[in-house]
Amino acid sequence: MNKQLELHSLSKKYKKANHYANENINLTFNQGEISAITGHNGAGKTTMLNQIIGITKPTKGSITFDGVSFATDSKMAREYVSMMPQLHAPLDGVTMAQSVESILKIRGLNQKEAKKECNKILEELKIDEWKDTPGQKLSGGLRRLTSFAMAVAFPSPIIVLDEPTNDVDPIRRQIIWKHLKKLSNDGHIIIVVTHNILEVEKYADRYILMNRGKVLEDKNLKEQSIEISERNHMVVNFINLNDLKDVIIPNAIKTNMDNEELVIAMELTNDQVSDAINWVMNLIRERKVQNYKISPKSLNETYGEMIDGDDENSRK
Ligand SMILES: Nc1ncnc2c1ncn2[C@@H]1O[C@H](COP(=O)(O)OP(=O)(O)OP(=O)(O)O)[C@@H](O)[C@H]1O
Repeated sequence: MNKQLELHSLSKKYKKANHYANENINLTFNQGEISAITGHNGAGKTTMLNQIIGITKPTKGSITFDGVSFATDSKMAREYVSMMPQLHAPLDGVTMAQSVESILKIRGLNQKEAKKECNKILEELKIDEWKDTPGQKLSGGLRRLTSFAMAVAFPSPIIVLDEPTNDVDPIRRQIIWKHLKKLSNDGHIIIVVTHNILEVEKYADRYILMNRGKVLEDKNLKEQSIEISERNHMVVNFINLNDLKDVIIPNAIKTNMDNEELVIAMELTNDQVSDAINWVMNLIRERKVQNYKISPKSLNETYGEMIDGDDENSRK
């Protein structure tokens, strides 16, 4: 049976704040799904994770999993949720292996089992050569990877991670995402806060965009990818202003003309691309156009368009 984590009308207003950090969030997270939460700084992402883990009490609303209310029973929240915090776990004076083993022992493993499981995850993350290095001597990326290992060494049904791949090298970023995929295939609910849209596009199943404490967009990423793969950007550089002003533009979803830069930018469906290319080739032959560029539209561009210029500073 699919157990769901359900957030209903979840809201948080911190003491003395003049606005809600998040407001009226309604989301259902499923087993076997990697949900990526994105949004500007201050959008309310970390607050939501802290509400799920039970360390921030909601002002309003409910959080339930398998009939258990996390909002009222934070002990159960800690039981069901593993969290990788945004800031590095406190590792000073403790080696990488000791940090991971301590979590495994808290979860009930004996010394021998804890050592074995710890070695397994450190080897998988390819960080075992630092296992006896004390926390204060680890680089930022290695501290974060240690923190990741602590969150997934004995995975709870729900795993929440706040920017897990920041400071991490490209090879180990891939290892992190592949490990999360494996956990989601095993039936865990995975919720990842990240600013890395390229990674979201590549690895997540679902994309939730938050803005000013609210959910602005909630998309199944497989459907989203299809939608995006049918969008193309075309930028055409004209040689002089009169030609640009007189030109008849082919069919496009959207067109922007920049008279100063002598540029026409168009958004095209796949079906509109060939007509647009014929059009621009003729203009090149007529020496009205200098060059052009066409590229598929990315999730990154879509994200930018949705919350363009809409950051925390503009919040009233
Ligand atoms: N402990 C706190 N006390 C008061 N206000 C807070 C507290 N924590 C967060 N806030 C405010 O709540 C809002 C949401 O913050 P939050 O940290 O949840 O956003 P975020 O999306 O995680 O941002 P970032 O991407 O920068 O981590 C912000 O306006 C922030 O200033």
